[in-house]
Amino acid sequence: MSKQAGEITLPSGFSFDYRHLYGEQMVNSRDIAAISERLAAAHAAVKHMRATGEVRGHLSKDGQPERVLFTQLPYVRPGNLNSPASIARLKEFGQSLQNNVHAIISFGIGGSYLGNKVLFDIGCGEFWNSKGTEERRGYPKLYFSGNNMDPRRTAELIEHITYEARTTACHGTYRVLLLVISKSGSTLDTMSTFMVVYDALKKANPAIEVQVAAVTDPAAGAAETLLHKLAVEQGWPLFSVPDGVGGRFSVFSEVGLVTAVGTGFDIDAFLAGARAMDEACRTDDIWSNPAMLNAALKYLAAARYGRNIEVFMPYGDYLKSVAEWYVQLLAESLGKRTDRSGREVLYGRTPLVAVGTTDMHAQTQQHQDGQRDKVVQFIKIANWQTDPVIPDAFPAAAKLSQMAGLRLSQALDAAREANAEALSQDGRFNATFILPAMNAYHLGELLYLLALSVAYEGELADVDAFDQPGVEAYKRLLGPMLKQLHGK
Ligand SMILES: O=P(O)(O)OC[C@H]1O[C@](O)(CO)[C@@H](O)[C@@H]1O
Repeated sequence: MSKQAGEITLPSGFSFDYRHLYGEQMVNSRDIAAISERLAAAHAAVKHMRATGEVRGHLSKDGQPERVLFTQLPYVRPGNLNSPASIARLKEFGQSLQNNVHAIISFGIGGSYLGNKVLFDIGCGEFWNSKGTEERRGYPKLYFSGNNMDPRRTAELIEHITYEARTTACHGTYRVLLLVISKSGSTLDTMSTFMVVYDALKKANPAIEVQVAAVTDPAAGAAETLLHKLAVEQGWPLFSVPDGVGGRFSVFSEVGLVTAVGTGFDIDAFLAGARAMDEACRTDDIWSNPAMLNAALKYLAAARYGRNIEVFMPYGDYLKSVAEWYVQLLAESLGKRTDRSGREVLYGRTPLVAVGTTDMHAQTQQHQDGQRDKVVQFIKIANWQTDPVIPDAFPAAAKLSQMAGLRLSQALDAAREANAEALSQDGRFNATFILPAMNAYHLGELLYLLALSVAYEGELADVDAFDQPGVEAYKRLLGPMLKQLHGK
């Protein structure tokens, strides 16, 4: 761990650069000093959560005290939620799909989708499904569904899979795995699209072999989920969203890992990165603890300076889904009407997705000249595995010739730095997470840092970061509306 003014760097090279968020005219040492007791209490509460799973005031959807266990997930130990046996079973499952199943369709929404999409984007990239089997090392193609109920896309997905079955030279049966992920086991979006696709593929001509695996709450008895019951009845392989792991923290559990093993993603490195971050965040020294510091700076930026919007702006296309994952994490964790004593506080920063450099040509105007209500959180990748040099393709065109010789990553990072500097020169808060490379390990560090940050901020703001009562309001209206539709 190294600390320079305005930066924390872990031994892996992962770094949090907060120079444009902390200093005079920004969040400053007086602000931090003013909440020092709360910071100490927040740290003690996070430590207690890690040791026992207890979080003061946290209740489940049914109003029962519920433990919070996501901090256990990076540690693969006998008896833990991720154990050597469960990880071995996951890997075997992944290998069983290799050179066997042609396509996986992963059904899920919210926490049962967003993290999986991140792992897919980082591990496989945009063109995975267009690659040949050899390039995919025999792993299946991977599609997502259930993250909406879009009639056109769902129909086109069925059409596409049946086309693939017709045209793929597979010397035999075309095999598809439908991976149904839902903690509650009955989410409308996930289950409706699953049934549409399941039914259509079962009836496809030529015949498609449809396999199903389910990921859901493993509870038995009265608490058994509909999906669990169905899986047991049908004999589908079952994986768990363990008790105490909410959807938005479940990327480190079998929810994220099961989709990941289907494409050969390095889940060991991913969990090792999360573990390293957890270890780095055990210190009570805020200047060495990236999660505590990130939470404190963002909390103070909102409370003292009105920065109530967080623009999450990675530089790189495949990181867009990280921003989308973060939107759910921040919105559901911290967007809360009341504090833990029931007082109305209407808390939470509004998260926004932006991608550099794309959104410098769309949103940056607003970030630079609009209301001073934002913190822009950048992500920089320090070393790109492949990094084309801009060629001098048209030497006669002087303006183009000036670009020549630079690597794309140099241009990309110069653009990020210019953006950060321009914002900062006008007193607009921003910070940067620097990942040495875009890989499973550093992704584990980043996602875990963000998850732990919201736990700290929940303590600082005294809100329950682990419930989501607001999403029940529309669900109470939707149920009767759907029933009425049956009568029409
Ligand atoms: O995994 P499930 O139970 O289908 O829920 C999906 C998502 O729906 C929510 O409950 C509400 O949007 C999220 O918290 C959750 O990630």
